[in-house]
Amino acid sequence: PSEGSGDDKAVPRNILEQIVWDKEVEVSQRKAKKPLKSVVESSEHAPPARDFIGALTAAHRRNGVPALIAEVKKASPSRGVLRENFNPVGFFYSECITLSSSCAVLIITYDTTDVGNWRQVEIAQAYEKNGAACLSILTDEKHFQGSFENLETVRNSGVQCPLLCKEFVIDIWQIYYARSKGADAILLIAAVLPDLDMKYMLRICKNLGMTALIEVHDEKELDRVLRIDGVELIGINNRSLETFVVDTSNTRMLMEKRGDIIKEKGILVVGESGLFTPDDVAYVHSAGVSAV
Ligand SMILES: O=C(O)c1ccccc1NCC(=O)[C@H](O)[C@H](O)COP(=O)(O)O
Repeated sequence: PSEGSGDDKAVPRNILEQIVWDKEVEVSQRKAKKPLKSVVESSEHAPPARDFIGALTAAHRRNGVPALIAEVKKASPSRGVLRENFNPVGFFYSECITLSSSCAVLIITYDTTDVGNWRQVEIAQAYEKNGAACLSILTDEKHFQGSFENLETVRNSGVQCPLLCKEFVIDIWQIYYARSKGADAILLIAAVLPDLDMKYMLRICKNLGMTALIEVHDEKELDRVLRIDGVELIGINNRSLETFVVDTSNTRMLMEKRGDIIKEKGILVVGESGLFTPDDVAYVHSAGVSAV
C-alpha cells in the first residue's frame, strides 16, 4: 500500500511499489486475453522442467566456486540500458565472454582490433558455452525491457541450461504462463508476497516441477521464509529494492545470523546483486553461498 498523500492520487513509495502497481495492470490485461484455465492447459504441454537446483549444486561441486546464474537482461531501473541491439539469442555486437578458472565471473572484453566486423555471438548460448550453470531471463517489459518471448526463444534455441523466469510475481497466472514458455524456475520476492501467497505459489511450483527462488533482503524477510516448509532455494539480494543501495556485506551478515538453520534445512543460497569482481564472488562464497 502507498502512503496517502492526502489527495486522491496515490504515489508509489519506491521503485518496487511502482513495478508491482504496473504489474497488477499488466497481469489483469494478460489474464483478460488468456484466462487462467487456458494458461494452465498450455503449461501442461510444455516440455518437462529441468532441474535448476541440481544444475547449481553440480556446478558448485565440480568447480569449487559458486555456480553462475547468468542474466539475460537488456536494462534495469538502477543501471538503465545495459545493452543496445539486444537480442538474447540473435546476433549482437561481439563480446568475448570467458569464465575464469579461479572464479565464476564473466569477464567481458571487446575485440577492438576488429570493430567494424565484430564476431557475432549469441548471449544465451555464449553464457552456456562458457560455463554458466543456469540462466536468468528478465521477462518484465516496462522496467527491464524483457519479455516472455525472450524466455521462450531461449528455451527453443537449443540452450540446455535450466532457465529462471525473473519476474515480479503477484499472481499464480504468471507461474503457469512462465512454465508454458519453458521456465524451469521462477523468482518469488518476499518483499512483494505475503506468507500465504508464498506457500500457495511454492505448492504450485512443486506441482509443475519448477524451482522457486525466494528472494529476501533483510532478516525479517529471511525469518519469514525460513518458517515456510518446502523452501529449497533462497536468494539474498544485496540491493535494497526500496532505496537501490547495494551492500555485499548484507549476504555475510544474514548468513552469519541464520547460516546454521539454512544449513540444517539443506537450503541452497544464491548471492544476488552488486557482484562485479572475483573478489566479490569469493567474499559471498566465504559467507556460504553456493551460487551467484
Ligand atoms: O536492478 C534493479 O535496478 C532492480 C530494481 C528493482 C527491482 C529489481 C531490480 N533488479 C533485479 C535483478 O534481477 C538484478 O538485475 C540482479 O539482482 C543483478 O543485479 P546487478 O548484478 O547488481 O545488476
